[in-house]
Amino acid sequence: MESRQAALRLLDAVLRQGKALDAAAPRAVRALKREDDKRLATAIAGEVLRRLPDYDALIDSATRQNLPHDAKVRTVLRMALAQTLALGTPPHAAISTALPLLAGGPRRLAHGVFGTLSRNGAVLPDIPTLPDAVAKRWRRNWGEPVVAAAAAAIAAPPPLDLTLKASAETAAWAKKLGGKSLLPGHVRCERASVTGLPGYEDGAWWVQDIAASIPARLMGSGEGRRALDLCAAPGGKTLQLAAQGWQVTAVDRAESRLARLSDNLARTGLSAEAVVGDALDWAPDAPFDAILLDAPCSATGIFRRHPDVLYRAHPPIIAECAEIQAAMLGRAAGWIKPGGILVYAVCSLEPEEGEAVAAAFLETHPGFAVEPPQSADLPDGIAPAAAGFVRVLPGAIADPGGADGFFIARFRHS
Ligand SMILES: C[S@@+](CC[C@H](N)C(=O)[O-])C[C@H]1O[C@@H](n2cnc3c(N)ncnc32)[C@H](O)[C@@H]1O
Repeated sequence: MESRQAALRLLDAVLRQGKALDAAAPRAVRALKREDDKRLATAIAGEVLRRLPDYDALIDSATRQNLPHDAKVRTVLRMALAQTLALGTPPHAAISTALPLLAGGPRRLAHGVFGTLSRNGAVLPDIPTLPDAVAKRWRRNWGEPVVAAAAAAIAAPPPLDLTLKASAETAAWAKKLGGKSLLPGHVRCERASVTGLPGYEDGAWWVQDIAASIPARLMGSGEGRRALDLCAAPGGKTLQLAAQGWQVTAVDRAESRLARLSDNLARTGLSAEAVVGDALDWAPDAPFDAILLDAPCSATGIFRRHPDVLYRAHPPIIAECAEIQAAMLGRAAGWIKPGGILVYAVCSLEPEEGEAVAAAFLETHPGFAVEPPQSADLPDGIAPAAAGFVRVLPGAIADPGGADGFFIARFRHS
């Protein structure tokens, strides 16, 4: 019962308060003593968010009048259905732990709806349904095949991608890990407990989606030159840059996330200077040879692992992110040496945060030009877009398990 209560608090934090599931989880599960219960609460909330429109369609099929979208009874039913249909809980256990959450409320209604659905053998559709507003927006921006690919991609958590410290040892690590490499320095494995995999203790690799590894690849080999990793924590790209031979300054405003970056450096034996700073007012003492700006964004590109973004990244938030991104990119442009490169990346599927920011930057910064990637920098199945940018959409490299949504642009300063 307590874990269901915690799951309810978590769903409320995401759906009503617009918080990220990961950020809300520690507080929502704080009262639970057992780790199992904490995991169960997060799993229930995560599964509800993964298939929310499908649970709602089932609930609506069993009620004469649709329950209000934000009614507690609807959320409790979503949770009971997620437990039965996705997490393998027997129906009687799912409903008997759900009903006490409605003390003093419409328990009979919940029992009736759940009973009807169980008796009728309710199942989830093979392909999940995306929230309407997101499907409409992505259909308008990218077309129906991308919406269909995104829906298919949310059905299950994605595979585990690792970035290797020693790119030259890719084949050996792919063999040791029982995985497949889609690019030098990358191995894709089945999902597993990360700490149990060979090479974790020695810091031979770190977890990073293949699309997220592209921005640092576009920075090339550092050969001891100075690079700024702006908005760097928890450091996936800092590690990559350090492994590629850059002398890295990693700046982020979140101290706790920078502490994770330092842990990651310690585990991998790589080095970088970690600096707490706000990209909107921090400034370096001297210009850099290259800058990577992995800007804060709506994060809609990581919807496969964080389906809560689909319910939080509303258009005003996307517009606000785009303003911050443009401001950060403009500041970073002033810190590049002549001839240096500036890579801009966001894990967003919104053109307002990607193509539009990059195009506006080029218009206002005539000293910069797009430098398209080489095909060797990209996995088979991802090609540079017409303008020379990289746009990774749902459906890209779908066969080996897909990739997160990303936008990446490389600019060279004249
Ligand atoms: C997309 S994440 C970075 C991921 C990171 N580059 C990596 O590869 O692990 C964006 C980061 O921007 C940071 N951030 C947000 N606003 C910031 C600001 N105004 N100044 C500096 N960092 C900021 C967040 O703390 C977050 O760590």
